[in-house]
Amino acid sequence: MTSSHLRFLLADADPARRVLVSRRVPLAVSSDDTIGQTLWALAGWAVRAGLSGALRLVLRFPRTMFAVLSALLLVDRVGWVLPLLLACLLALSALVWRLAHPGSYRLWLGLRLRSWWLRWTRYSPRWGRLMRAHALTVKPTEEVEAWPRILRVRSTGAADSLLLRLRDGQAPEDLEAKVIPLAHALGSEDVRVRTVAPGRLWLDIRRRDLLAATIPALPVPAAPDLSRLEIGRCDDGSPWLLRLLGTHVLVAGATDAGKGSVLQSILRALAPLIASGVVEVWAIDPKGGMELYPVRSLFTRYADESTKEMADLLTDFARVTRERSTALKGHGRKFTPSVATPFRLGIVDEFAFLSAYQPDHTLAREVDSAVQIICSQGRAPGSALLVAVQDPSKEVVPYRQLFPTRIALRLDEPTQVGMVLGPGAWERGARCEEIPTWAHGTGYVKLDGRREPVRVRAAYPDDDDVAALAAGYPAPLAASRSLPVASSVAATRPLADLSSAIDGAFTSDTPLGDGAYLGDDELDAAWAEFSRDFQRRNQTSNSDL
Ligand SMILES: Nc1ncnc2c1ncn2[C@@H]1O[C@H](COP(=O)(O)OP(=O)(O)OP(=O)(O)O)[C@@H](O)[C@H]1O
Repeated sequence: MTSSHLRFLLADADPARRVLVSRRVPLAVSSDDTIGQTLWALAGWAVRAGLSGALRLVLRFPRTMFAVLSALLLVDRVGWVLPLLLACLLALSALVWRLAHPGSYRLWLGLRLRSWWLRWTRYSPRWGRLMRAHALTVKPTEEVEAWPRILRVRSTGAADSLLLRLRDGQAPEDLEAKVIPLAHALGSEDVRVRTVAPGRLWLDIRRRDLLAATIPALPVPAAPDLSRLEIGRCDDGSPWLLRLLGTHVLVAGATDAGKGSVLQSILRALAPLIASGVVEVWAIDPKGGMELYPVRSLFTRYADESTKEMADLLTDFARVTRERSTALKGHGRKFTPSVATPFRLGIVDEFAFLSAYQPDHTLAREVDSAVQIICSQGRAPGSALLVAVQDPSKEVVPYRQLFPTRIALRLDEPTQVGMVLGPGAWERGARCEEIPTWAHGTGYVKLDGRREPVRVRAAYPDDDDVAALAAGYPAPLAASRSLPVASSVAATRPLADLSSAIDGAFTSDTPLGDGAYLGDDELDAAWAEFSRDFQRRNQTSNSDL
């Protein structure tokens, strides 16, 4: 029997070239060869394949191979008993560690073991088949088929992440297009692609949703950082940090999406700075105070009734922004918030009431021009605008691009995702229309240095948290009405002194509520007095201006 007979026994023979070609055994055998020559060629191929396979294993998995080879060597030298005892001892120590210090065990050993185990049992064995089934392979040559290579597996318990190296001819978009079938194949609710470097990306496979449960109100920070305010959690469990300094924020979400919790969490994260006078908040609640009235004591100015009053507040905010801008001219471009030059945050809940849905077109134009002034000129002089909308369309917010930071909560349609987070965000996984109605406060954001949107959930300060915040951190100016302490004095004190002064002010006979809230006329008068006083006090020490 010659190899021409063999040819028909082995798959993928190529009769036209009269050679034996198989995808697994790329061996050319002429039909004139004898059986002996064919077997010899096959044996030579087997030895070469075995050696190169072993070398590849050692190079690709050096730690695992080192451990396996060491174990085999030990068994060879001393027999089975001692290595078995050693393995039992190690397992027992790990168990004791786990019981005694679960946190450190998990961090240093548990998760590493889990990642290693998953690589070898769950992902590596089926990876080639999975890639082929999802058409994620490339063929650099006729015989060779390649797919994204798993470089590392990391598991946090809630998610498995696979670091992949793309093959020539592949792009992150190829995997992004397959995330839904991949999620089904891997038994995950959500699979996402995260590019880290050219040709390298993480495939995040969610195993457990860390954002499924309501996140209780976060503790009020001792020293808030305006560049990193913690307002919730990202879906990998890390804190969701929001930058307010040098940006403007647009929060878009359908009705009941939980925009209120984003606003309340921001106020909570800012509270000590508000109470010390380093941050001033001017707030507008066109829904008659449904969201912001309970925390009105935190606001330097607040309006929730007449549209005129609200439009005036915004116009004033634009005016003070421009005035500060003029005053700061020539004093450097970096704004440093201080009691003398506080950072100003303007909040407008449900902005559409003031603009698109506003029947008085003159007022609507005033509002539009105020917003555009604040957004275009506010960054340098320390003014930021935080606007919440239900409908992010061009008709409602024609100048969306003036808001560098955008948060998309649950939305009605996929097209709205692009309106908020920019083109391609939906394709990269920001499926805001799929956020369940019960997952209030959940949404997607773009974070610095990340191409793909990140799923986040805002913490939820309940009514008691809101009431406690309003009582504990009133703005100096708002507090001054019921405070025996002059607001200007309070505002120049360190925070600790200020808090005790304020605590003392809100006794049972000076209830928080209307007593802590100033009407506009009173506020204007108080503001003028406050400013005069400040200028007098700080004219020598104000190094920021
Ligand atoms: N982060 C959150 N976690 C859990 N529940 C929340 C969260 N945010 C809001 N909720 C709940 O969801 C409901 C709707 O919240 P909210 O009023 O903030 O929505 P909204 O987007 O402002 O709606 P609308 O635009 O209609 O006022 C409320 O009952 C609130 O208790």
